[in-house]
Amino acid sequence: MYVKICGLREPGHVTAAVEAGADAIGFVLTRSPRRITPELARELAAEVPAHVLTVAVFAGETPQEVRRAATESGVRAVQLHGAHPHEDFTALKDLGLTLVRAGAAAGADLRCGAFDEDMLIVDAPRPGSGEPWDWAAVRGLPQGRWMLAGGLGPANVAEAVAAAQPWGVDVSSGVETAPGVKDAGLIREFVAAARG
Ligand SMILES: O=C(O)c1ccccc1N[C@@H]1O[C@H](COP(=O)(O)O)[C@@H](O)[C@H]1O
Repeated sequence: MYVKICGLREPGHVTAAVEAGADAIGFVLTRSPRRITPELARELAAEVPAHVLTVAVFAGETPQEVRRAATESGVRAVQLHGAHPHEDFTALKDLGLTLVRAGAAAGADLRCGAFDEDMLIVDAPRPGSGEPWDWAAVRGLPQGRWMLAGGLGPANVAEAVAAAQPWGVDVSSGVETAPGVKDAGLIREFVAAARG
């Protein structure tokens, strides 16, 4: 089970996620209570070992804006949330980064790779809201390297995995004590429960 912890803002929480066994960690570079600057993302990413993927998260920015911020932050992957056209992914291909497409299930092409992306995230309608949704509704529909997200936490991730049978999971709100405030204990519990 591939596990991504998103919305990290502090070195201690980055360390907690890495030590807990996360496969990927996300830095939000778009409008959100979890937003950080590309400069801070670069500082945090510098401490992450090579086997953990560092991801910059965007929602609605132009490919030029994504390109600039991703380069400044030194991450190894970019995640585009929302209705980005195929051309936006094509425009970023030459960066050589892992490309992650993310959005709600309704109306989306659920084949990972359909937009030349490397990973797909199937999320709730409002990303980063912590709102659970009907995870079972997508069981058997997405194809390839796809992560389930939206309203997951230590207490429900095993149920969600059983319902949707994803390749991986992605969490932000569910490992926080308040919007944007991560908790190392919840991060550890989430990773263990996801793989349990
Ligand atoms: O985490 C955010 O604040 C965020 C903001 C804008 C776009 C994406 C964001 N994060 C992604 O949202 C889900 C997690 O949602 P939840 O809070 O666990 O319900 C995940 O895909 C994050 O990568």
